[in-house]
This record gives sequence, structure tokens and C-alpha cells, in this order.
Amino acid sequence: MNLLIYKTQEELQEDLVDYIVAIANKAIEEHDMFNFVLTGGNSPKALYHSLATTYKEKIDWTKVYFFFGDERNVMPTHESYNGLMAKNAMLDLLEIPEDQIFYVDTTLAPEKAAIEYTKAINAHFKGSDLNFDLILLGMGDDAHTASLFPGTSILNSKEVEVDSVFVEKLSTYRISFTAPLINKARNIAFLVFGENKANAVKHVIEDKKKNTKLYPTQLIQPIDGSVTWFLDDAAAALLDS
Ligand SMILES: O=C1O[C@H](COP(=O)(O)O)[C@@H](O)[C@H](O)[C@H]1O
Repeated sequence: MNLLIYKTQEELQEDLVDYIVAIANKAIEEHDMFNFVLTGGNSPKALYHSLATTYKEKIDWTKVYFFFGDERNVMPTHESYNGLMAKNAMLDLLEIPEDQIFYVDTTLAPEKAAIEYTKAINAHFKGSDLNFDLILLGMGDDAHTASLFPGTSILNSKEVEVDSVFVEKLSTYRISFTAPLINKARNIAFLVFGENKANAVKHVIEDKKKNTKLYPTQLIQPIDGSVTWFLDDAAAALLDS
């Protein structure tokens, strides 16, 4: 595990963009495409905007395929739809063609949306190993990542797939990569900042005895790939060293 801690969100973001650019270019050099899984929520907005503006020329975007690690069960036009956030912050600015973006179809029932998304991923990787080049993840202050929320049924999944899950505390369904699917990635990067995340960061990174029901992000342990945490000082404040 690589742990990178920055004084400010701006410094964190600059380094994370450089990291993404390096992985993208290596993937394109090695297998002529970059399969990039995006995180949702609020944290990545500025990062996505920066990739699409200041860093626009650093990647051959015609070779990038975009996926979503989780999605909210709202219509694609809803402000909470993770796909819409990424579209507005990055994908439209880069003029990425629709056939390079794998949105979750939330016009379907959540179970069906998850099945169709799994099928779309399998079809994209057909004939090759299902390894995303980079999965970008956030983490909530309750230690959820993607839509792997504390105490939910999806935490027990052993399947390499996308699943739907009812999140009782939000009274809503989510559609999410399972932990086994995330753990197949070549690279995983966590983008986490702000003091409200400090307690979750401490438990996820330092607990010797894991409690994945309470801290689902502890499930993220790549089989073969790398995991890198990009934290700011506030999120890292409770770490021992
Ligand atoms: O609900 C969600 O929250 C997490 C964390 O979001 P953040 O804005 O606090 O970083 C996010 O990773 C996930 O994709 C999203 O659906």
C-alpha cells in the first residue's frame, strides 16, 4: 500500500492527476487502451475538471474507456447521478464519444441495471482478462467506498460483478462494483480529503483486526495490483505516524 499525504487539496489533486496521466499512458502503450473507472460524489469534481482542461493534451482520449464504480438509483438527468457529474465536469469538455462511456442505465430496475452493466463490462473485456487499469475510489465518512455501505448485503458478495444493493440508511438502492471486482484492478487509487473522513481513514488503514461490516473499505485489497491513498493532512490527522 502506498500512502501519500498532502498539505492541501490542491497539491493532492496535482499529484493525483500526474499519477492518472502516467497510468493512462502506460496502459495505452501496453495494450492500446486505458480502462478507467470513475468515482462519484463531490470529491472528484475539481480533479475531473483539471484532467479535461489543464491536462487535456497529456492523454490520447480516443483510447480511454470510462466506467463508474457505483451509481445512485436516480434518473440520468438527476443532479445526484454520478454519470452526470462526470459528464459535466470532464466528459463533455473532452468531447468523449458515447461509445467510450459506460453509464449505468438507471432507467431500468436496479437489479436489471446491475445485470446489464456486468454484461457490458464482460463484453468490453471479452477475450482478455477483466482487469481495469485504474479504479478511482472515494470514501465516505462512514467508511463506505463505491456503494459498499456498512452492514449491507453486497459486502458478502464473492462474485466478480456489478450488483444492486438496498442501503437502508439512505432508503434507496445503489448499483455498485462488488469488492471482488474492484480487487481485480491493476491499480486502485483512493481520493480522500477533509477532517470528517479522518476517523474512517484511521480504522481502514490501521486496524489490525478488520471489521469489514463496519468499515467496508477494508475489503479493498487488490489481488495483484497496487493501491495508493491520496490524503490531505486533515483526512490523515488521526493516523499514528
Ligand atoms: O455516495 C458516494 O460517496 C462516495 C464518497 O463520496 P465523496 O464525495 O465523499 O468523496 C463516492 O466514492 C461514491 O462514488 C458515491 O456514489
